Amino acid sequence: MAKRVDPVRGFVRRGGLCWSRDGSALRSRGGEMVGVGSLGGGRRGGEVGQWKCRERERGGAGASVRVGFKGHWHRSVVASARSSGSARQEEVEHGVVAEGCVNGDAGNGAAASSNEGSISGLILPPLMTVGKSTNILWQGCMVKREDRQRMLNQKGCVIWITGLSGSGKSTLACTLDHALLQRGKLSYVLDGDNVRHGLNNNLGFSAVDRAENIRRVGEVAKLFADTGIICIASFISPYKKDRDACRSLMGAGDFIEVFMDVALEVCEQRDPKGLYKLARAGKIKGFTGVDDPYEEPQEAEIVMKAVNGVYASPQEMTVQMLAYLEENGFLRGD
Ligand SMILES: Nc1ncnc2c1ncn2[C@@H]1O[C@H](COP(=O)(O)OS(=O)(=O)O)[C@@H](OP(=O)(O)O)[C@H]1O
Ligand SMILES: Nc1ncnc2c1ncn2[C@@H]1O[C@H](COP(=O)(O)OP(=O)(O)O)[C@@H](O)[C@H]1O
Repeated sequence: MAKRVDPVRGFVRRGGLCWSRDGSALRSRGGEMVGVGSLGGGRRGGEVGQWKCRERERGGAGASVRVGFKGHWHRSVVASARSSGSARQEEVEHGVVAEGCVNGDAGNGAAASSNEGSISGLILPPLMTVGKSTNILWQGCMVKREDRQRMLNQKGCVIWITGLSGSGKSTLACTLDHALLQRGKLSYVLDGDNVRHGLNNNLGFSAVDRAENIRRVGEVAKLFADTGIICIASFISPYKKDRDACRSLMGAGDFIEVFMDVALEVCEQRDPKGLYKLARAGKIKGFTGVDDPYEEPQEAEIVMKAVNGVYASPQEMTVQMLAYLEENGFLRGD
């Protein structure tokens, strides 16, 4: 049976079998994907490794097994396994995987390049370069986001609250978080001040550092959403391009931008931490709204602003947020 590198899927296609690009594992062309996981009773080739996938040929007669593990990968068709009837035998393939598990394509939508192909007869998986990370491969898992969402009876998303210091971001984030808990929904607040105590404690408030702060938070928020959690991110996030980059990490509709449209004078009057006073006194440089820019969102999903000069209370805003989540299906798991 001829081997060839599939230019689209980026890996070897042999017979009816090819690598899947859905981030999960391998798929049989026309066959039924069974999943990724361990296979009891099957044959395990090569060194100690990790089973990646079991798939059944159309009709379910034979159990076709592929194995991928760090160092080497191996594929064979197991005649016994669990299926009844006549299992189809195929030849065994071996290849070498540099530093990665053979498991298909990156499922994170990141821009990446691939070093696919074959060298000296060795069949190589589609190792990726993402940023400064070279020779990496996306590791898929059996349990999917949909499974977690069904279990939690909700849908993961990112509620991104942006606005000046003192505009009420943290108050809304915590009030909403609590209201969701009372409804039996799981959420988690990522707050600027808190994240800067740990993960981002090496970042200051220059434009570059703020961009990196927001980039990291966007990635973390995306992971939370992938777990099925309603992630509430509360950050000044003054630059549109940084907020838009976070939005682009998420699926359509899963990034809910909330703009706390509160006048600078009001924020300054509130000034619960005394930061505006320090900034006005020149003791803090580059303070947002004072001597550092804030780019207002133009297309936020939700804008919290004064009506007839009166700002809604955090509780009223929370009711509005809950209604949005309800209407858009985030409080159901199906
Ligand atoms: N120079 C300067 N500008 C703005 N804010 C400052 C600054 N220095 C310290 N702080 C405190 O840091 C909190 C904002 O952190 P963020 O991570 O949300 O900022 S950013 O999104 O990276 O711009 C912010 O918290 P909030 O008041 O809750 O917004 C401030 O307490
Ligand atoms: N909707 C609101 N109306 C009036 N005051 C508010 C409201 N939300 C928050 N505050 C008050 O404003 C101050 C700043 O709120 P905070 O949530 O810390 O803002 P931020 O996180 O944007 O800096 C706090 O003293 C808080 O009690």
